[in-house]
Amino acid sequence: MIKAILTDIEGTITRISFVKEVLFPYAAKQLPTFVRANANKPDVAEQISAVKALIEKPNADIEEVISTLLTWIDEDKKITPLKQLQGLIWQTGYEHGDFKGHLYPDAFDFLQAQYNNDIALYVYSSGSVKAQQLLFKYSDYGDIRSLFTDFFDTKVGAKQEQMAYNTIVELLPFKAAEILFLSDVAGELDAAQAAGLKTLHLIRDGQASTKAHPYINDFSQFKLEQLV
Ligand SMILES: CSCCC(=O)C(=O)COP(=O)(O)O
Ligand SMILES: [Mg+2]
Repeated sequence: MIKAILTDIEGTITRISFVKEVLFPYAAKQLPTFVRANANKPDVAEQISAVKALIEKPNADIEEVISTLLTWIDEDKKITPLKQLQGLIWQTGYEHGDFKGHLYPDAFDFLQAQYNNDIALYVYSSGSVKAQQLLFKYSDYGDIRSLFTDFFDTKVGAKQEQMAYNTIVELLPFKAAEILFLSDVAGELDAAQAAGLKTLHLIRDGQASTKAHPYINDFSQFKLEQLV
């Protein structure tokens, strides 16, 4: 029996183009100024140090760090310090009303229905917890953060690694088999399944994909019986 749902964001409940054509370009444009201006603030300094450690250049200057981060944005790298910085930068965009957090209408209806049905909702995205909460605070449907019990990002591990799901299960008051993981990425579903979670693949907007997991094209097709 499913008692909890753990959902991905991009491609699952949010259109990929919102992330790739709105959020990422905004972060890329603001990042150089933001990092230069805030380099000494603890939450930014921590990410700068993490970038230097990852590129194994402890003496890299700020411009090299910025150029590394911009390359990672271009390559859609899900690297924790980049994702943490993006969350900090998007805050201004949301607060200024430059964009709202996009959710597919069927996803919003689905999440609300599950919440009303006492299914606990959790989020696991490569976007930082801050970025997740901003998207839900400034969503097309208003502030919907209260639908979710908790939020996880790559601080628990990478999304295609089984260990990350083991860690999440240890943190939740449910058995792995009572949790349904939703994602648009087969590798993430494989990792969740290896950890014992139930899986459901969202294959939206005509995306080509393998069909190794139960799948739907949108949440109007959701049926509990299709989950094995
Ligand atoms: C949390 S909103 C920003 C989404 C993002 O930065 C991202 O990398 C999306 O990854 P996901 O794991 O949700 O597919
Ligand atoms: Mg996704």
